[in-house]
Amino acid sequence: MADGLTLECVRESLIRQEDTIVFSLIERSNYPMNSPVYVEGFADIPGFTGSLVEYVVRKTQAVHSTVGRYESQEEHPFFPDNLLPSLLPSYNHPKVLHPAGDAININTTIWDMYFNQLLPLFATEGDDSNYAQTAACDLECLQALSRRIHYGKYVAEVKFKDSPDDYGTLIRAQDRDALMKLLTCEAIEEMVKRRVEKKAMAFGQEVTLNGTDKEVKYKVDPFVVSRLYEEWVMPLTKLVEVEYLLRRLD
Ligand SMILES: O=C(O)C(=O)C[C@]1(C(=O)O)C=C[C@@H](O)C=C1
Repeated sequence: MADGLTLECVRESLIRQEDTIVFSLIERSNYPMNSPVYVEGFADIPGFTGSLVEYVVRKTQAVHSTVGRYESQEEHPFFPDNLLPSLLPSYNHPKVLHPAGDAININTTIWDMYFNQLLPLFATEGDDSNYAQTAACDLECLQALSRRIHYGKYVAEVKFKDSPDDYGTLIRAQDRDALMKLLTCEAIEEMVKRRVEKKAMAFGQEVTLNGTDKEVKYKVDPFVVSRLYEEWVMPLTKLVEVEYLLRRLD
């Protein structure tokens, strides 16, 4: 994204990313829980002791690092220790964020939230042996959530540029609570929750040709999607915003 960032265009990006998140949850819901995917050592991969999903995420992100994915300030790896240097010339991504923000990566928290809180809410019990496909879907969900939540850095940058004096005072005082209060907009949060619920209804509706069906079924419970945003996505985005602002004058 070029400089000349506005709150409107940052919010537009967040709205587009809602589609990606809802679709990735719908894709994951095609498979049941498939719990062996999450059991350490289950896959019995030589030289590797973690779970199958960890293996897929580590390997995929290592490949992506060789083609420069993490040179973009919008991307955050789940296993930063596991990356390889890019084999391609630098893409010259515009660096619109303050460099001190590069150190902020809350993917450990996102990983924990996704597997321990969110997945049990929407994955049905069961095992259909599609372990690789399930892990690939988890990776898509994790990446979409991570990108959205870390986009808080861009939101914070715009808010800081729009009101440098108000934010500057609180940043110099390192007042975390006051920063959180200043950046929060409850009316927007309400709209986000209602919109993602509506998207889950629109995108996840089972379409039949039989017009007599009275009960509409959804692939992912729209209420779970709204709850995901209320309890985790927006609070974690705000956490990233605060962390970024605290470093903005470094
Ligand atoms: O749109 C904003 O102003 C944001 O800061 C983003 C966001 C969100 O995560 O959607 C977070 C905090 C605000 O209270 C409202 C919405």
